[in-house]
Amino acid sequence: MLEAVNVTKEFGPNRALNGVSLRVEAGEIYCLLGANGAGKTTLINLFLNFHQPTSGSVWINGRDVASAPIDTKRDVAYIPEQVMLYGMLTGLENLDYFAALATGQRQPKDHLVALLAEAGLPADAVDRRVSNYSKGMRQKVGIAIALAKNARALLLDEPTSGLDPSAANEFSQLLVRAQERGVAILTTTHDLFHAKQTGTRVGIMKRGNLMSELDSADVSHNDLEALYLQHMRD
Ligand SMILES: Nc1ncnc2c1ncn2[C@@H]1O[C@H](COP(=O)(O)OP(=O)(O)OP(=O)(O)O)[C@@H](O)[C@H]1O
Repeated sequence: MLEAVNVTKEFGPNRALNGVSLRVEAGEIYCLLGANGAGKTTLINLFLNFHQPTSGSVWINGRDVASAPIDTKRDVAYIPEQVMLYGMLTGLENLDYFAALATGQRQPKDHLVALLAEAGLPADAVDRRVSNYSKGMRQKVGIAIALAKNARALLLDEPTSGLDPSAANEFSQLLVRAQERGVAILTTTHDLFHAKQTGTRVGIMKRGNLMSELDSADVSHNDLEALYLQHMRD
């Protein structure tokens, strides 16, 4: 479970988050929408302890990130927009390295290969250098690293940006599979369609404030778009 409690974050005179509270339960996909600079990435970064809140607190599985930064990091996997991998290594070698880094132990090769398959990486790519991978393939290695960690919470920052519709759809299905295993998922996106389609809940942010929260089942694509545009105009 991921929770932000009345979080404010200031960078000098700039208030990036203004008293934001939200909760993502196990088995939920919470999609954060908002214009550039709304504060979405800042919120994700607080959960990762990349920054600390100016006031308020962020919690992962009932533990305050500021008080237990190491333990909370173990419980969470993170997939950024650009998954950083070693281009000279193959997908399998990258997974081997980063999974060992995340878990403190190396995992058997057949298990790693199975994780890459589960993440949707084509079998003939497993032993190819990552420098030749497409963005979607790099994302899949990122997913496999997250799967290897077996984390109960997943944070994603614009994971589908730059993916073609078919790759984005494949990615969404992976998220749904993680959700079905009870993972709490918080993702930022600019893609309203993806938010409505994949998210169980949608939050709309504007200038550091969480303006609206909706259950995606309760809102049509058109209504979500209208609400989003209305917030952007106001
Ligand atoms: N490390 C930082 N130092 C100073 N200001 C920052 C820092 N990180 C973010 N900000 C500021 O905080 C505000 C929120 O930025 P943030 O990156 O969280 O927005 P965002 O909603 O993720 O935007 P985008 O959709 O463009 O990724 C912006 O005004 C940004 O300039």
